[in-house]
Amino acid sequence: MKVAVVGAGQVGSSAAYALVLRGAASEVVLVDQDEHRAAAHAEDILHATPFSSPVRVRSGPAGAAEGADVVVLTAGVAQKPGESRLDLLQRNADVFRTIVPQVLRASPGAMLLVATNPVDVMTQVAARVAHEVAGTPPERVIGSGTILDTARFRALLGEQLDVAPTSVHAYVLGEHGDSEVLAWSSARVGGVPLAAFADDPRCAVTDAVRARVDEGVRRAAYRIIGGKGATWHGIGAGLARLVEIVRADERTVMTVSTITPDVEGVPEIALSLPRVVGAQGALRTLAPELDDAERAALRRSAAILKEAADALGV
Ligand SMILES: NC(=O)C1=CN([C@@H]2O[C@H](COP(=O)(O)OP(=O)(O)OC[C@H]3O[C@@H](n4cnc5c(N)ncnc54)[C@H](O)[C@@H]3O)[C@@H](O)[C@H]2O)C=CC1
Ligand SMILES: CC(=O)C(=O)O
Repeated sequence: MKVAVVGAGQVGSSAAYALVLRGAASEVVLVDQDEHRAAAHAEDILHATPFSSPVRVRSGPAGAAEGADVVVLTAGVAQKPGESRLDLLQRNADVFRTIVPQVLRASPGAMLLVATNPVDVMTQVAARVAHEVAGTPPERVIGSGTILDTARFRALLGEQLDVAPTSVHAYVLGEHGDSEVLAWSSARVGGVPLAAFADDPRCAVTDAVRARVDEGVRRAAYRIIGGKGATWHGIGAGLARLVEIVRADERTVMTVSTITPDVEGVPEIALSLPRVVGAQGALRTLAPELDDAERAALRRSAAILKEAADALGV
């Protein structure tokens, strides 16, 4: 599997490093307008291959994406302290209108994995451009969406319940951003509803615990950006995991963002719902059980994204 990572900044280099550590690709090409940065990351990451897996790692111009099975899009600007993800929209949409045609001319059959923020609207931009340039179907343009928020939710619940996060099945839906929805009512641990699992007072999920976990998930990016300027390890691992799922046609359920015909009455909007992901992309969308408040919050999240997408004209 050849993977081109476009945008060799913190997220792109972290994704490339995770791809190497997981052995999720046979070849990784880093592309960036800053050729020196891309070359330096490629050289550094190559030196990890003898400790992990024999991946070919190099850098190059957009044309070096030729023959890529997957293109990971992480190019653009990131949030500065105090900025929301949606504040980045116009600048990053301009970047995508340049780079998506370039990489698809080199590799017209590639699947696109989008991480650049605001990731839901950027997925919609990428899907629109990819369809125009290469006829790419929407299910092959996948935004990382809330995979990171879902990971944060599972990690915090795992800590609270003293169970491995991999045994926690709990999803964050909607926007990867301020309006995201933690789906508490469908959360399960090993098939057991959260309320039943947490009836032991030592791991009770009280209102105070819910508020703490909600804040821990929803404000994570702001906290981390305040502390070290950006986030990259979590999303880097998540992007590598997505490539692995595609490579092995795993049919794993992930909360990725793709254009969805109808979300609680809001038409044609990219946001995250649990979806079955395989070699051909996002194959099927699941509808988790939600209570009335969660359903209303999902509708609000979809409406916020719709407004942003409409303002951009996508
Ligand atoms: N989806 C998610 O869960 C997450 C998304 N992000 C987003 O990922 C994006 C990248 O973040 P960082 O890596 O921290 O930023 P960064 O500034 O470190 O890297 C961005 C890279 O994009 C390159 N770039 C910009 N315009 C380009 C163009 N036209 N062609 C080629 N390369 C270009 C820059 O030279 C730079 O190397 C941001 O939008 C950020 O908000 C960050 C963390 C999590
Ligand atoms: C920056 C970002 O989107 C995140 O860490 O969630």
